[in-house]
Amino acid sequence: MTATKGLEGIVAASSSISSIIDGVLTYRGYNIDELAEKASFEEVAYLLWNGKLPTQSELDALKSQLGEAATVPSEVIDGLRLYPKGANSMAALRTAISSLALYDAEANDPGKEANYRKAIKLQAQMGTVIAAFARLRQGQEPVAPKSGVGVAHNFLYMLTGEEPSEVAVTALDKALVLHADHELNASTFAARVTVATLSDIYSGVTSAIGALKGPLHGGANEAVMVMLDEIGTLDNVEPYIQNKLNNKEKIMGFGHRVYRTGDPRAKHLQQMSKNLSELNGDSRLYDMSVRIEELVTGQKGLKPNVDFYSASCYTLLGIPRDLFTPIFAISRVSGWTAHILEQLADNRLIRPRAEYVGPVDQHYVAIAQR
Ligand SMILES: CC(=O)SCCNC(=O)CCNC(=O)[C@H](O)C(C)(C)COP(=O)(O)OP(=O)(O)OC[C@H]1O[C@@H](n2cnc3c(N)ncnc32)[C@H](O)[C@@H]1OP(=O)(O)O
Ligand SMILES: O=C([O-])CC(=O)C(=O)O
Repeated sequence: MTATKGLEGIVAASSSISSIIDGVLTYRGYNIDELAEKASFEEVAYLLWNGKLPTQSELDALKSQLGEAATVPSEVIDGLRLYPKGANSMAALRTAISSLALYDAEANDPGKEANYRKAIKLQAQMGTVIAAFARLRQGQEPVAPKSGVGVAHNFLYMLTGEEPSEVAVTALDKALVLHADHELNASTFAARVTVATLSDIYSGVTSAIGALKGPLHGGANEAVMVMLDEIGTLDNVEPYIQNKLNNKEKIMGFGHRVYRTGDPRAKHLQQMSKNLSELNGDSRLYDMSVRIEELVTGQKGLKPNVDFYSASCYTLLGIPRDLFTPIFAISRVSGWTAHILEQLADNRLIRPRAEYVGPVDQHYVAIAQR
């Protein structure tokens, strides 16, 4: 038995949710480029869960279900009040989402319909929890979710307490479409492994949030913004990046396990970053990002991934950088729950083997003789 480090190239599940073939990403067979231009996030969530685009009445029904489910139990909000103000936002999200299960009477109901309802609840409540956490830590009261608006609109509204601009809603909605699913990425795999033991959907999503938090995965979008903040000016890009490359340090937001010729989502986020810069009349972050890309691609051949330009986009939308990875979770919970439903529909325990490389033929030595 020989291990493949990081399971690179190992096919560990069959799935009909999303595919990456020859560098092309599709959700249920629809090219991400087309969905990014034409679909709303709610249409995409429906597509991931049901395998088909919704009709108008199916979409209206989903939107009203999401609206009704967006209110988080007061006990969970009261729990958020007790978190330290400086708590890591992904740790706070992981804890709060786990606690939602305590107040859901059907949390442990394994039925297909109950799990679908829970997928909608988790989708609806993710943004409410993040916005409430972000406000409470600043000494502000949470803002109750609105009905009749989409997930992106509702999140921005609950975060600021003000009606978001159409530009901001459209940009965030597109970012949510682009982040919704990505085959067997680490957090989705974690979710599938967890529910394959026949544990519940909240446990699966809690595992996934834990995996997304890491800077080699979803946490990279925040790490990109830390880097941009450290660099500060266009003039400083070259010495900063050169120094990192000379020291063989990783440049966050570049590289990918699966894509070798570039992440198809990055170009949409780059364009969004450019557009938002023009609208804001401030191209500093965009110009710095483009220069970083020139240097890293030029010297290492590495291309930006989904996390690279999303950092400047979210900052240009006025979002604090430690909410970037939670926003990723608002989108990806659609994919996580779709994969959980798929896993449970044809379940088998996920239990690979390990190649043993430790000592052999050891014999117990009494403690006094060690
Ligand atoms: C939503 C997402 O999860 S997208 C990914 C987000 N993560 C990041 O942006 C973090 C930065 N990128 C990385 O760490 C990696 O490219 C990963 C984690 C995405 C993929 O990792 P792996 O497939 O395991 O590649 P691995 O880390 O082994 O890198 C292979 C080689 O490329 C180099 N490399 C990979 N990414 C980078 C990078 N961002 N900067 C500099 N060098 C890099 C490695 O140092 C390594 O070089 P070596 O062979 O000389 O040692
Ligand atoms: O697929 C991966 O390994 C990481 C990624 O890009 C994602 O989850 O969107």
